[in-house]
Amino acid sequence: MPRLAYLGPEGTFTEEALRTLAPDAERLPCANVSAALDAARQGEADGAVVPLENSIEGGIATTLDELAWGEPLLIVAELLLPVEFSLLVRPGTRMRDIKRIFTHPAAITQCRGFTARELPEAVVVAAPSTAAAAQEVALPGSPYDAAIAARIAGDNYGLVELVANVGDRSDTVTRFIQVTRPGVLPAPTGADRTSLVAFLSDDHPGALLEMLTEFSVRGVNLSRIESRPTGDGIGRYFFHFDLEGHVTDARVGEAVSGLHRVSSDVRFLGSYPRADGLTPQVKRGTSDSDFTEAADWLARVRAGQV
Ligand SMILES: O=C(O)C(=O)C[C@]1(C(=O)O)C=C[C@@H](O)C=C1
Repeated sequence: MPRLAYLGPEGTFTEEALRTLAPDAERLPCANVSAALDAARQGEADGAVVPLENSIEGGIATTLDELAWGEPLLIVAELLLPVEFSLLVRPGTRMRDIKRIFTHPAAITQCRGFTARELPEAVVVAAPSTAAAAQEVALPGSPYDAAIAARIAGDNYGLVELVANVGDRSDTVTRFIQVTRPGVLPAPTGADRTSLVAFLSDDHPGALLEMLTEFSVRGVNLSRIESRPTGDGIGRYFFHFDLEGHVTDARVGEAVSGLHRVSSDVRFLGSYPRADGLTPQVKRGTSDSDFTEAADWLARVRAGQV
C-alpha cells in the first residue's frame, strides 16, 4: 500500500483529492506543502498530493516554486476537484459574534466577496490549511471565532456550519497533483499533459516568443503558462508550462528538446494522464508518423539518396 504525504491535517481539500486519486493509500498529513513534498523526497512517503492551481486564485506559488527549485519530483497524476467552502463556528456562535476568521490564503481570495459583504468588520487571518483553521477554531479559548473550510473539516473537529457555500463562485475548481521521486514515467494514454519549467538564456526582445515558437511550430497546444520571479531582482522571471500531450509523442519530444536548446535550463516535471480526458487535436504534419516519415526522408537525403 503506497504511503502518500499531503497538506493536512485531516479534512483539507487536499485530503479529499488524495482519497480520490489513491483510495487505498496510507495518508501522511503534513503541516504545509513543502513538508509534504519533502516527505516524498526523503522517502518518508512514496509520494505526495498537493494543490497546484485554482480556477480563481491561479497557481499556488509554494507548489510552483518547490517544483522548480527543490529536489526534483515527478508529477504522475492530476485531479480537478470542485471546492465548496463553509463558514464553520463553535456551537452557539452567531454571525454578530464573528470578529476573527481563520482560513487558508487560497480560501481568503475565493471567499473575499462573502466576507466583505456579510462580515465587513471581521479580520481574516491566513492559516496553514482550511482544516488546520477548523482545528484551531475548535480549541477552547481560540482567538478565532470562525473558520472557512470544507464542511467535513467542521464534522471532524466539532464545529457547526453557520453558512454553506460561502465561495464567491459556485464553480470553483482546484487542480491537485500527485508527485513521486523521479522514476518511470506514466505510460502515454492519448490524453496526457506534460509540465515543465524553463529559464531564459538571456533577456532580449522576443526571448519568450522563441520559447513559444518551439511549441507552436510543432502543433503543441499549451494549457497553462505562468511566470514566476527568479528572485534575482525585479523583472527576472522563469516560466511554468503545461502542454497537451506526452513527452513520448514525437511533436512534444521535439518541442521540449527545442525548448532546451533555446533556454538556459529546462526542468521536466512529468507527463501524466489529463484529469479531463481531453485528447489533443493533432495538426496536419505533426503526428508521430509524420515525424518518423520526415526523419526517414532526411536519413535518405544524408545518405545521398536524392
Ligand atoms: O487548505 C486546504 O484545504 C487545501 O487543501 C489547500 C487549498 C489550496 O491551496 O488552494 C485547496 C483548495 C482550496 O482552493 C483552498 C485551499
